[in-house]
Amino acid sequence: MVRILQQSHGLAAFERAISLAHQSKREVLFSQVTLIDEVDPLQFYEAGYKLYQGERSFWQDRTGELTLVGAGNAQTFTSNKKNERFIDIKKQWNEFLLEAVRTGENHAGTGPVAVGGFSFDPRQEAELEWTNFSNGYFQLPSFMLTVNAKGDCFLTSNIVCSEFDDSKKLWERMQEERNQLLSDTEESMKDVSVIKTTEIEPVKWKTSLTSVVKRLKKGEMEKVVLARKILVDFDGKKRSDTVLERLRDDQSASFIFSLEVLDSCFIGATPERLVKKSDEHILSTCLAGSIARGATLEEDQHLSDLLLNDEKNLHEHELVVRMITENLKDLCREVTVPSSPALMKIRDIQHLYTPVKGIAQKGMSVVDFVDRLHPTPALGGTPTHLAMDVIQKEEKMNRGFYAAPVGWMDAEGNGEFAVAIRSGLLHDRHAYLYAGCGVVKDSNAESEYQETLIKFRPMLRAVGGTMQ
Ligand SMILES: C=C(O[C@@H]1C=C(C(=O)O)C=C[C@H]1O)C(=O)O
Repeated sequence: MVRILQQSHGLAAFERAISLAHQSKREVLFSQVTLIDEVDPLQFYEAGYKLYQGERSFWQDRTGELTLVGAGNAQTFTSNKKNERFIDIKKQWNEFLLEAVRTGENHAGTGPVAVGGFSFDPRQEAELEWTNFSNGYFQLPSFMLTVNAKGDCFLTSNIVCSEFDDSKKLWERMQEERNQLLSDTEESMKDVSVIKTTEIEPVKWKTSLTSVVKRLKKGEMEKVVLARKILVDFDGKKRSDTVLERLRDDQSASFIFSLEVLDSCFIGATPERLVKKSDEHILSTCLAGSIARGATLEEDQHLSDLLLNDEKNLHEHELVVRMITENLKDLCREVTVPSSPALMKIRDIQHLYTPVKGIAQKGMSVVDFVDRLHPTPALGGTPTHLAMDVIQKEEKMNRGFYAAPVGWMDAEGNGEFAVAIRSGLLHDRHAYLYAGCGVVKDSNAESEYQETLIKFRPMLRAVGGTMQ
């Protein structure tokens, strides 16, 4: 049983929320933060399986500063708007919070926090595997664990009060559910086996890439990112818990996330930050240009040197830096960008990496930055609108939430969004995995194909899929 170490005066605040709901005849959020015993985030996630399967979320940032685990949906926010999905979600979130009653200490990533994401391109037709997801989908967890850099653990309990609620009954129910969640330890999970792993139309993908290279050579566009899909079939439903465990062991230098929606789960370990907002501080990341890791230190260093001096990769990278910098300049007072890229090395691959920082203008939310930055040329291309059309026509699949923003936002408009690459969708007895690469006029279909094989590796390992 995880102990509650410090309890705020919850009941009085809760009764205030109920009476506000009665007076205004509107729903009012009650959100309570308590300090709890140290708990392993994955254990908390697993404990939520019985009661909240299909309503759990996980987020661990790549610096280890913040882990969030959500169990149960106090409220969901969805948008199916095509052009205004970001602003629609932001508006719903802000309106929902107008009369919220909050109690307990306020720490970063505690209190009302919504976890979720957006689709890559809302114009794409929903393919079967993505039907549970809207163009914007966020969950406000009923119970959320927050672990900060010091290892302090907080539990936020969120409950939506309405004019029809009886305060005593609702309060007791919340306490009961919370105690059950904190005392539940899941017995060991039975894992399923992989039946087969199938690449979807790899030959057609290479042909398509070659035809796009021809158009790039003619100067129609500068860059297009093309992605493809691998299907893994299991002999039963794959649980996201087992995949998260593997990702956490293997990919600690990445953002690790999961988002359960009914019987689907979007899950991954991405190295790419889209944007982080903490008060006025903005941090974005340009990540584009890739090469394999070496088997020895010398070989790895040799590959790093090749990447840092390779014209094609530097060009791919520069397009991302340019776009992100220009857009941040519109939304920030100061923008700082290093003059040349550094390397980001993760387990299977190394990338060119440029962090871009800024000081946000007043009144901005992290979602305003997401709206402005997505899709960057790291996942779309240059110019954006042409590249998006080529992606839609050539890929012949729906990216869903792959390559799109996933993350969290709080009541103050702070939060962080990653670009959901190195990811996949668990649905039914299948995992759909996605990977892509930046294509420029000097690209070659076979080497880009090989690059996607490297990018599939973390998720393939995590779900247990095998490729010959
Ligand atoms: C498209 C992906 O990765 C993107 C493409 C990269 C490249 O082409 O060099 C590097 C990092 C990401 O911005 C992916 O992993 O699926």
